[in-house]
Amino acid sequence: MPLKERLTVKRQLLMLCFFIGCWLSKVQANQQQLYFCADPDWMPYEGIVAGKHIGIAEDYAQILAELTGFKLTLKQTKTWQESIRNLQAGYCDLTLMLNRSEEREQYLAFSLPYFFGPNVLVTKSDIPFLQDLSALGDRKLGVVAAYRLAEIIPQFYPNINRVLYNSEEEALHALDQDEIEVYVGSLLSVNMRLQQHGLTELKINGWVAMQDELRIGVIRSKQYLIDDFNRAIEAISVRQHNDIFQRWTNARIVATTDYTILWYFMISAAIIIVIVVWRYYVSATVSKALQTKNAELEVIKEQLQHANKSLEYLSFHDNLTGLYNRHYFNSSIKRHLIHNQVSVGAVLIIDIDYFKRVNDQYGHARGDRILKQFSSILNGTIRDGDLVARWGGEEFVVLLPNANLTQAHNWAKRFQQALAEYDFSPLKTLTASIGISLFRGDESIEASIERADQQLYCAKQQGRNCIYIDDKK
Ligand SMILES: Nc1nc2c(ncn2[C@@H]2O[C@H](COP(=O)(O)OP(=O)(O)OP(=O)(O)O)[C@@H](O)[C@H]2O)c(=O)[nH]1
Repeated sequence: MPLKERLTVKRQLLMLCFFIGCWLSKVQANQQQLYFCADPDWMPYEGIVAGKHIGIAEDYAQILAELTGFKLTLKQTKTWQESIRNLQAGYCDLTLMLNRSEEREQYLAFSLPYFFGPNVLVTKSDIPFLQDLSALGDRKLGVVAAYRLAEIIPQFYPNINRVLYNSEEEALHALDQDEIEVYVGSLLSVNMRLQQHGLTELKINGWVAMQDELRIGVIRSKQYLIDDFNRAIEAISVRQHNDIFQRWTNARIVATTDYTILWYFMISAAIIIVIVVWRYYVSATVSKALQTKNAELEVIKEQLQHANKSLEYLSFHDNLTGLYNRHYFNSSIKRHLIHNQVSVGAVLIIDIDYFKRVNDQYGHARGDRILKQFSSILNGTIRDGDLVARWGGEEFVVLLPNANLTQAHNWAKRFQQALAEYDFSPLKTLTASIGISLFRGDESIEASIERADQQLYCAKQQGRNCIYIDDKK
């Protein structure tokens, strides 16, 4: 290959490498970097050995990193107290396994719990079985100061004689040395420590009602991450939970430990964990299904409301003119009057003159159009609070609240004037006859309409296009 071509190929290869490098660093930048603090001495839950995070929490960290896409990096500390201080100061973003407590909630937001374990009481071998913390009497109880138990035991058992220690190891040695009589801690870590330190004089000797519900704690300034973690927690399978649990609980048990009680604890713990995890799965599935059903119900509810509104509109309105119909007038007039605080007023019955001729001459469709035009003139002449309805065929009723006969008469004249001025072509003119009566609180509205109707009859008899008034009242 000539030198020039070789140089071109080389340059192209260099360009390709450059672009791949850019792409890789972009992918890395997209992966959010989070630093977590851990308890360096809480095996099998978690620990730090030669700068590496290990234990149950680390197994979960790997699954969570995969599910969330976050890059989780350990910020190394020497003690759990130091980790807590780092979280409070925001030097690390989160911690992977801890119980929720009021005090911790001040600086951490918590995910759903994802690992459950019992708390147990540890004593010397010669102490009889302890039912619960309530069975302690005045025995001295050792607790690790930075653990949640140290915070909540005084709330539930204010009389317990509590002695605080910096670490579980320190507390168990104090128990071994008879400085205290009972120690309370998490089953898994206590069990592992008894084996590792050969504390053969000590035994797990009682239950505590408060179990560990271990969650991820995220510092408040990054609490928006909780949703991502919760989604990831819900996606962890029962099998993954079981694998982790078994990997870290298959530790060898020393011969001096009481096998029966220990196995009893371990099997019970396994059952509790499986039940709790299963319950979470079922409730998550059920709540998702409920959410979907609720959303569907909301849609159906909206459709029904819409349909009801349409039905109500149709049942109260005349579909040709859009005016209220006789049904509305009959069923709602009393409510309308009460709602508008009306007790007196005028009723007008209006009937188009010789409408049959319009239909006969121009057809029913043209007749319909004229009815609509007539209705819009009616609507345009009334004021807010007045009521107009199509009473039947070419007959209409108008209610003028608080109007006296003179005012009603004036309105009727104005309306006839408006009719006269309107271009109803091809009709030359369109007129209407009107009967008026007053209504008062001492008479039903139906009776007032009846009297107005009689006046309309008179108007028709007298040649139409005129107004007749019932002035007896
Ligand atoms: N186009 C149309 N015509 C209707 C409608 N409702 C009633 N009519 C017609 O209105 C006419 C009423 O006729 P009549 O009761 O004899 O009254 P008129 O012809 O107006 O005569 P007078 O009321 O005595 O002046 C009938 O031909 C009905 O068919 C409707 O919704 N559309």
